[in-house]
Amino acid sequence: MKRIYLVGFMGCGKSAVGRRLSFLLKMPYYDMDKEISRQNGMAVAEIFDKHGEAYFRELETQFLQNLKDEDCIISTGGGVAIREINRKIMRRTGLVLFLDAPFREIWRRIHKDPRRPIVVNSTKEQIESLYQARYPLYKAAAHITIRTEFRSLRQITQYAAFQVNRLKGERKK
Ligand SMILES: Nc1ncnc2c1ncn2[C@@H]1O[C@H](COP(=O)(O)OP(=O)(O)O)[C@@H](O)[C@H]1O
Ligand SMILES: O=C(O)C1=C[C@@H](OP(=O)(O)O)[C@@H](O)[C@H](O)C1
Ligand SMILES: [Mg+2]
Repeated sequence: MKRIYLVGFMGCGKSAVGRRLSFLLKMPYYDMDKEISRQNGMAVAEIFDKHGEAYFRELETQFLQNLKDEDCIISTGGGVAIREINRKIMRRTGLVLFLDAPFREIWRRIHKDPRRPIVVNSTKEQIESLYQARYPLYKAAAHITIRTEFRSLRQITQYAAFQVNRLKGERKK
């Protein structure tokens, strides 16, 4: 097996599904935002404030480059799939799953969350344009797109596990 990466816009469920998937598949789990905050002793919002977004983007790429060689599940942050180098690393080292959720649902989930600096510093219109601009890049990063609308976290997790197991089976043939 290899790594499983979850990509998609803020609020699509990468962290929630990743954690559940790691229980279901019994694989180690890393949430990139949490790992980067831990390694730097600062919350993501604080890194943005003190060092700026460009610096945070470097930390994300470094995280991917320095990962130890193990089978694991990784919930990326919503900006990770935007850089070409990150997409290349993820596609080369694992299976990339895009959690596709409609903007109205995403907005409902994220608009009040103070932990997402991009949301705090932008209007709804700006976030929607960002969603539109990023959408094709999530598609480009992903091996598989999972449509999440009208599905519970449990259903999405089970579907993701089904896809992972199916591909594992195919590799053995
Ligand atoms: N399909 C879903 N059904 C219900 N709640 C969801 C679903 N997907 C995500 N959520 C909720 O939306 C919020 C944002 O999800 P999160 O996993 O933090 O997103 P991400 O890591 O992609 O930014 C969390 O409270 C999560 O439980
Ligand atoms: O979309 C983005 O640029 C970001 C998404 C966040 O992660 P989530 O997608 O888990 O919210 C976090 O990495 C940071 O606030 C930037
Ligand atoms: Mg997250």
